[in-house]
Amino acid sequence: MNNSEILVKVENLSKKFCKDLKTSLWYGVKDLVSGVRGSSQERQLRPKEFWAVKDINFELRRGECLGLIGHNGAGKSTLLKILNGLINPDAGTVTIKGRVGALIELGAGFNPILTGRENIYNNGAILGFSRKEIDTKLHDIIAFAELEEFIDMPVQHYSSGMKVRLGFAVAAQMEPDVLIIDEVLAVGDMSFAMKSFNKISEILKNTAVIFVSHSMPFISRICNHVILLHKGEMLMNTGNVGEGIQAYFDRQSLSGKLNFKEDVICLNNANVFSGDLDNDGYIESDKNFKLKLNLSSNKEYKKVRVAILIYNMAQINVAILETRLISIKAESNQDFDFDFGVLNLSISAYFISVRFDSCIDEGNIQVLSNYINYKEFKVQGNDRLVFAPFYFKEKNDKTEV
Ligand SMILES: Nc1ncnc2c1ncn2[C@@H]1O[C@H](COP(=O)(O)OP(=O)(O)OP(=O)(O)O)[C@@H](O)[C@H]1O
Repeated sequence: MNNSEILVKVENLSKKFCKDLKTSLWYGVKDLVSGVRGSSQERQLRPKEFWAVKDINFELRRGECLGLIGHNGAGKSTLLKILNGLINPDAGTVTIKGRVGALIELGAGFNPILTGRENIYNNGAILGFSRKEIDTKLHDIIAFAELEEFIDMPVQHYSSGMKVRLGFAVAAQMEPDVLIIDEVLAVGDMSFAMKSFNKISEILKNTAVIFVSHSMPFISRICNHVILLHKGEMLMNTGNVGEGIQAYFDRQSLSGKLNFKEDVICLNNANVFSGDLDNDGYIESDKNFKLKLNLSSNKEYKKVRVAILIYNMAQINVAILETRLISIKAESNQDFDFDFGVLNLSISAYFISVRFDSCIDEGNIQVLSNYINYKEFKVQGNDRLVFAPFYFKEKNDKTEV
């Protein structure tokens, strides 16, 4: 088996849709009548049309797992549907070598009135397997999907997770050359997702995988290549998965500061910096994480602990920093300075939430105020872009070659 064999080749692929159903039907009739397919008009937009996928080019080899990422409406599912032959492109070509296993829409490819077992035979037949071949795989498919008890129940009575289990088990156990998986995997529970990732790693040496997800932890876990789509266009095609994920996050706006109980302790301002205050909002990866808070309150509060919760762009809480106990005077604006040392956060953007806890009574800590996603800051430095919260390098100057 040639590991670097190209299994998927996509050339100048474009697909347009129409925003309005009536107009779309009208264009459909016109195209049929004029036999427009193949003419130069396929590359032009008519009123109310837009490109869902525009001029996409890439190649995928056996052993590669491509993560297709992009925000809502970027064109990911449309591209997958073209690759799987469910819809025709308006321009460009797709060349796929070998058998394609796909898990695209929840329940798609299953006949709801047939049982799980009957659907396995149907799907296997569509993929080109004989009844005998499916017989030999049946046990493994049912066991992988953990559906022994329910395999003779009509699929229409399956839960969403059960449909995903069956769909993935069929697609992955049939030894496809190309495996296409849409967001659906996120519907299953985490233990099934992990089991699926292990299966993908296992078959990857013989397969090319295309995986769509909004979960960047999932993408970073299994993909060794990333394509970032935006409004149908390919913004990035990279083997540096961390870089691709960062570019995805750079296009994401996470607004939505939330303040709870803000009348208790007012957080008027927060500065996050490394060197001096002029560099507010920026932390050098190898320098101290410093924080200056400006606070006020109507009442005096003694023994207040400030908890700083750092969230990454996927909104995962990557660190909690707690301060010494402070006292807040009534009716005055006070500045407090904190230094948490070097945090070794990897290069990316982060948010802080700031929570004030009353610690008068050790066993009974009360939340006084909670400011969620109060401020964004960026970690910068010369190090590599990685999708992991922390990045460390060995402290050793000697290079062994
Ligand atoms: N059959 C269709 N008719 C008209 N427009 C469509 C059709 N299918 C998709 N679109 C449009 O094409 C664009 C791309 O949709 P697509 O489903 O490919 O995006 P996506 O990247 O998968 O998004 P999401 O992350 O929300 O699933 C969207 O603007 C969508 O409304």
